[in-house]
Amino acid sequence: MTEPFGRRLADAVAARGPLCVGIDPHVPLLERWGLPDSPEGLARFTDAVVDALAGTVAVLKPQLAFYERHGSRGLAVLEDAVARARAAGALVLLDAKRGDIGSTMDAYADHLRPGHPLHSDAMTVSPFLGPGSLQPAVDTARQHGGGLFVLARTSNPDAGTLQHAVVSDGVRQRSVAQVVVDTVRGWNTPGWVVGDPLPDVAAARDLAGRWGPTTGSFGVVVGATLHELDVDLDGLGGPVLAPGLGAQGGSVADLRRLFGAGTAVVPTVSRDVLAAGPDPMALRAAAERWATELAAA
Ligand SMILES: O=C(O)c1cc(=O)[nH]c(=O)n1[C@@H]1O[C@H](COP(=O)(O)O)[C@@H](O)[C@H]1O
Repeated sequence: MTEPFGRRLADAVAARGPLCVGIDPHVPLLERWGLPDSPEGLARFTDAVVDALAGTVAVLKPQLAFYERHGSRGLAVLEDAVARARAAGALVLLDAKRGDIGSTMDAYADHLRPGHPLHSDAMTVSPFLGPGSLQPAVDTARQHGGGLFVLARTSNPDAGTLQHAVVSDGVRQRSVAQVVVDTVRGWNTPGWVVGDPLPDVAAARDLAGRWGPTTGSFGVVVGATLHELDVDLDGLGGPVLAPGLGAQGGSVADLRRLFGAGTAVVPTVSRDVLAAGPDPMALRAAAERWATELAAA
């Protein structure tokens, strides 16, 4: 039986530090590397990143969109990369941002099942259809030791248009982002099921304290670009994926400003590291610079 994702993540972070590097082969980067925008170019880019980094960073996060745009040949490139990255000891977080009604969500969650051609350690999901719609993914993750990162406060400038919207459950009013965070806190709390009252923060914090901050397998996405942390992450019991560093303007100082010491943050960087390629030494040095800065913070 595979260890739960949260524990595997905690081990990987202890051994390699918290940095996640995103694999985003977008066209300007391919051009910068002197590669064609084709499945061949995609393969050379992806192989170079995996070869340079899968043995040293805790998490690699391939962005599925860049592979899907090349059809089945693009997906074949990603299948190979996911398997090789995992074999080299990196956890693979598939950036899929899927979300749909339960039966379809069940199929998306197959990415976490052993035997799936893209079998990954964790995936990103979107809660727009309601927290309950993600339950099949939670069940699959629990069954196979996988993890989920749910979009809560994303890094894009107009994210607050929806995520700040205030909703009422008849008892209290919370932002949409807070409903997402509270739901994920529930998933990290044993025995809680959708429909139960959301767990009391103090009880969840107690559990999180007992298990260690990264033990939960369910995390949220909160951008490093936020002006202020406008969701309460207390007692989340799982990791926070923080994108938006480098190319989107976020910095390690922003991480320090936004997240306290008790939060298990997995900072993720794509373009700012990838722009250093294709030289593997330069890629490793770029990742190392972020890792060093994070360690100092
Ligand atoms: O889920 C994500 O990873 C994500 C969430 C978010 O709020 N903002 C965000 O930029 N991302 C992803 O993180 C990566 C950011 O890339 P860079 O801006 O190049 O570091 C892209 O693959 C985005 O899709």
